[in-house]
Amino acid sequence: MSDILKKIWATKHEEVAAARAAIPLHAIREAAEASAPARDFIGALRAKHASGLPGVIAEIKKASPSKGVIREQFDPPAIAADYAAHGAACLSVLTDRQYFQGEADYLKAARAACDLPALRKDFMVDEYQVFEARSWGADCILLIAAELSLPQMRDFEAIAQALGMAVLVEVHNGAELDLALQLATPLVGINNRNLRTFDVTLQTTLDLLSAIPSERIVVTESGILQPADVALMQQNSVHTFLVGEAFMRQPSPGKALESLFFR
Ligand SMILES: O=P(O)(O)OC[C@@H](O)[C@@H](O)c1c[nH]c2ccccc12
Repeated sequence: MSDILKKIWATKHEEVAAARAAIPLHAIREAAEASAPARDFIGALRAKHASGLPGVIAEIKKASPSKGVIREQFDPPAIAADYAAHGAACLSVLTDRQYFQGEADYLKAARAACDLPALRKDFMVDEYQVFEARSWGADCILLIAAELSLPQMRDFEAIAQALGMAVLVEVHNGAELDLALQLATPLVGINNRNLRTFDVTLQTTLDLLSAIPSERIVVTESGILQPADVALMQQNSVHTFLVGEAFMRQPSPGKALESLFFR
């Protein structure tokens, strides 16, 4: 079975091997521990909610395997500042090169251009990448339950939390959700895009919602494009959103954010 996640996983293992050869684990761990403190990713979302506002995790993404190049004119620090000026709670920055045309430098530059906490949006297959994320300044990591075992996710979560980072665990079905709920993190992302087929349906979020205890923060991810999508989620008590494409295709991603969420 050759699907995109399997390909990505293989690439990530190669990348980690190369990165370890360049900077060994002990050195990347020291760099992570020496980084300036992480910003409070979950606190930034809760602060929006406390003011009755949606928590928007605004994504910086040049391209994707399903859409190709999404944004030609790509200036991560300018986009980050624009998002911050228009009410984003947090950033999500793609750092995967091969499939999303991301870069570590985009995360660093975007985070430096504003005071928002930032998610390293990548495919974590090895603890090495968790230390690497913090050494680049990341405030949160993503764990994709579709391809990780519970012990792996527990390890990566423990490392992230010891470094002061938040964890967003991503699921798209009930079996993955069962695993995700065994982690400590309150942040549970439901990806409306099936990473194996690229099909997108907001029904994925609606279907899984009732199985999630109310103390968790549900993040609806992918395919949020129009005001009706936001309204549907809010009617179902989902107040945290991860949005990329709808912003990336507009001249001002920040203004697009404002008009989708705060009009
Ligand atoms: O651009 P969209 O449809 O608004 O989606 C954003 C985000 O959810 C999507 O980029 C994403 C969700 N999970 C991922 C995992 C890896 C890479 C990318 C993703």
